[in-house]
Amino acid sequence: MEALQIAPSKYLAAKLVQSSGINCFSGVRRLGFASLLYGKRKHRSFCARARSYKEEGEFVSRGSGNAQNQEAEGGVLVGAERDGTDSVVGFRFIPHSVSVISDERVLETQEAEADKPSEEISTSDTTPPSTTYNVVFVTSEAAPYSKTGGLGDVCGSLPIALAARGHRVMVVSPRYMDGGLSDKKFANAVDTEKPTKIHCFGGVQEVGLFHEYRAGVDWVFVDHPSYHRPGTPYGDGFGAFGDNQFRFTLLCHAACEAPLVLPLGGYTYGDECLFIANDWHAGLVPVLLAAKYRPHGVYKDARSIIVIHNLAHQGVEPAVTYKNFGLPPGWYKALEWVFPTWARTHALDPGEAVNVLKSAIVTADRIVTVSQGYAWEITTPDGGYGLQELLSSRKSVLTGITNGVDTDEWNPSTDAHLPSLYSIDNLSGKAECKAALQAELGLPVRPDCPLIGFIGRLDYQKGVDILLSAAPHLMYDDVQLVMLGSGEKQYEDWMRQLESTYKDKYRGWVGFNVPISHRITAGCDILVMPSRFELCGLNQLYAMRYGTVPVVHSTGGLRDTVQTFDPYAKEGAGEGTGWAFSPLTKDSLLTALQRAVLTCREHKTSWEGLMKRGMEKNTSWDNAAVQYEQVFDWAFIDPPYAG
Ligand SMILES: Nc1ncnc2c1ncn2[C@@H]1O[C@H](COP(=O)(O)OP(=O)(O)O[C@H]2O[C@H](CO)[C@@H](O)[C@H](O)[C@H]2O)[C@@H](O)[C@H]1O
Repeated sequence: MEALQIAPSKYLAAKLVQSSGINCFSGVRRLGFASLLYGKRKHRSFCARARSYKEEGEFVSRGSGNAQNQEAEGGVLVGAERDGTDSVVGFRFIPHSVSVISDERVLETQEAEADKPSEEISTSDTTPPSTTYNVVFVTSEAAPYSKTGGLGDVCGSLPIALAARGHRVMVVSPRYMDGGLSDKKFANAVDTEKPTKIHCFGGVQEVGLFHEYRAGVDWVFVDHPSYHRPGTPYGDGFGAFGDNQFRFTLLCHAACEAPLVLPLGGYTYGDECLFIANDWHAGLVPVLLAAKYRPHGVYKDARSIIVIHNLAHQGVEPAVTYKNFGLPPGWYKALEWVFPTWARTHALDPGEAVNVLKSAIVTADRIVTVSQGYAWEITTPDGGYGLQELLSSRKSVLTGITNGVDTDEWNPSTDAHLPSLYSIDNLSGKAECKAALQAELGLPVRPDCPLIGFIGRLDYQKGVDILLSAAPHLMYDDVQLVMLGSGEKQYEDWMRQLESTYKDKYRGWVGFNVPISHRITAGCDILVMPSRFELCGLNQLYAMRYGTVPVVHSTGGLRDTVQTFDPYAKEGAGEGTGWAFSPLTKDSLLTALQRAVLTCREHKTSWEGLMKRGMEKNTSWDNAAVQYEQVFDWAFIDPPYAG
């Protein structure tokens, strides 16, 4: 089959004319012709997806046109999207093995689904989606290209899971170049030669758009000199970068342009997209759709979802910076944020600020948090970080979906970072991983000594202070403790001090190191997570897959995913996958850890039961992807936010 042909987009050009005077659409003018290379590659991908639906039958596509279908050799061209002069500007090819259902059928489905409560979604459904969408993730990090924590994991995995289910998925994130080895991760991304002009911060910025097609997903990297510097995506040894508002404003503008200007696979994503904005860095996207594009007829059928991974960071800056965002003056209210009196710096401080995450919560069509427990917590004064009233007022569109695990990356039977592989049927490799880890850390190699691990950012959220203050008490017991993390210097110093005091029992590894994080996850008996708040938490999910028993503070996603061990349940067979303790104090942490250590050391059968129940849990992204699809359907039921 030849590559699909495409006409120049007069459709979008017409919209450009409507929006004359608004420079932000300059990139649309360059919307081009089919790329032979992209076309062939993309066509293969759609065929592969369609084949996977051969058995199940029907679906419709939403996105690059679903207006008209036409017969083609071996299949159907779905949804020829036409402009005012009847030129086809986009379509997709579905082989005959798959039939296409009508829009009425979609509406019926949506009406039926609308009656369901939004907070809880059944996870048992693994059938293919009835509707496929053009999904655009916008994120400050996506593994393996960039990762400082769980956000990178989620944005590196969920898009692939959604693409595998038939959606057309693009991920837009910055092309970070720090001059080191990690730059190689972007080596396969090619310049699309569609430089895009962005009007913000009182001037015009030109960004490049690089592209790599991998694992069924279009990875689009925004290139700009402000992303080329040493450090993490957010800062360096001197703290957070002072121009982060600028850097992530660029990202959001570029992400809104990319679906319109990039003919990926031969045709653009078009403007009936579903944007998934992650955390504050992408929070401007829903506002841009409503304020910059929709008034000019572009993205009038698009929808947006804000996914909250971390409410503690909201992108708050002084009110005078509003003019930097490149938004019309009338939209200030969407970003307006007034600090309570007690939080102001001095008596004359009016407390006026702009808050990017708040604006996304106001203007997005749906809100998702990464666990059901956290979806509730953020509507309370304890968990809402000042946004609880706003979030409560939007409860009807707020859904909690627990993150999944990338089962290719986190699989003890294939993990390339491990010295020995193992599975639920043969756990002997886990003992070898433990011995190898003890040796690697320079700890006594002792199979009988319970080994406890911690992995995570060294900051207040992760409760590192509680763990470090409990450590000397824990050291009275015959245990070993290893901590891997980077973050606040005071905690790094505290770890170094503990290591010099407890040479045979404690190791603190300061830094960010993915291979060692895998080896700790596999080699430890127990993984401890005393997080003050945790939207979802991924390490406890990884630990359970690796037969490592989690001991967690009972909060947010940790409470949702770890069930406390009950040795008497099921006629003595036992139940539960770990320990979830509360309140978060040194004493209750020590009590939970001591119970876990005792069970590990003296009740081998119970311990094996705990390990196996954790390993059996289905925490794959497929579950979460199905739940996201439900939210997509709901998002398209209501009209988009219009201000
Ligand atoms: N020093 C180090 N070396 C190597 N790897 C390290 C590391 N420190 C952390 N990691 C890795 O970073 C990830 C951390 O994920 P988490 O979900 O635990 O936390 P995070 O707070 O970043 O994410 C936020 O977003 C995620 C995703 O939604 C939510 O699960 C979470 O609750 C929320 O706080 C894991 O993959 C972990 O292994």
